[in-house]
Amino acid sequence: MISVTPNANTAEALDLANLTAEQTALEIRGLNLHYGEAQALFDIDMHIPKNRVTAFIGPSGCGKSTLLRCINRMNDLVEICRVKGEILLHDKNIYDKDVDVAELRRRVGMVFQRPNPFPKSIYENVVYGMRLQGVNDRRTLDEVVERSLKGAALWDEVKDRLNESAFGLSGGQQQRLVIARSIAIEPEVLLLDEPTSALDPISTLTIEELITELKSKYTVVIVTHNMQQAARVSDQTAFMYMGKLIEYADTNTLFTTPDKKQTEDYITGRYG
Ligand SMILES: Nc1ncnc2c1ncn2[C@@H]1O[C@H](COP(=O)(O)OP(=O)(O)OP(=O)(O)O)[C@@H](O)[C@H]1O
Repeated sequence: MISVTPNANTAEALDLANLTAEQTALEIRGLNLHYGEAQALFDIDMHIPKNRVTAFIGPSGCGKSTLLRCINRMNDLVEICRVKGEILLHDKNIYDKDVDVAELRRRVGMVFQRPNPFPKSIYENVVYGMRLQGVNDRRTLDEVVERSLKGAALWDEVKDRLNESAFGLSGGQQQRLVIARSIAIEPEVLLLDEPTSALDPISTLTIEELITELKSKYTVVIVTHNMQQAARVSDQTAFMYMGKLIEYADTNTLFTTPDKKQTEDYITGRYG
């Protein structure tokens, strides 16, 4: 068994199979996904609770990123991808025909593995989404910049160089800038796809601390290769294997007393 450092910030375990509507941010129902002929997700059912951190773990190719990308319909961009099933966000299926995908992605923000700031100033990166919404009032934008950079634990480091290029920041700072850009438009859900895998250990720690703070305002879903990271930052963990959701439980339970043999084999390093 890996030794799990209990996360002091871990919220009390919830009964994940019986969440109330108030506790639920997202409900995934009967989700199946194909890339061409190859099936990548099989009958995924899960409730993702609000204002908590949910981690997806599992060996390479098990479908973690694919499942994450379903939650803001990023897979729509993959021509050969077909999705069946439902993902409910506030009781509305995000795959319904009348859903505005741009608006969905405003409500469900995403941060990728490699920091991807735009070739603009730090300030303009943060207000990018606001400008797209037609907000140009300087005072409003200034407030958004300060609030978002503080929310992303970056303000103190950049407040005197807001008009400098985002490319002058370190990798870890760039990733926090991307998080600031995501939270500037006040999403409900934040999807993080291996957000620290390109970062050094100190930046990783800073982002992990930030994730714990972010959950007070947002529902966070994180894909990580790093089991210790899942144990440190998440409240509940989903273990996936070959496109299937094998076990989903509160993080401490999953890492200390898993129910399924496959989960145990994975967390003890027998495969993956
Ligand atoms: N755009 C795509 N086109 C075709 N097949 C894809 C595409 N993206 C992913 N797949 C396939 O879907 C399966 C799941 O991939 P996915 O990237 O979701 O796994 P993962 O668990 O996130 O892996 P990793 O940890 O290596 O990132 C794999 O077999 C992969 O090859």
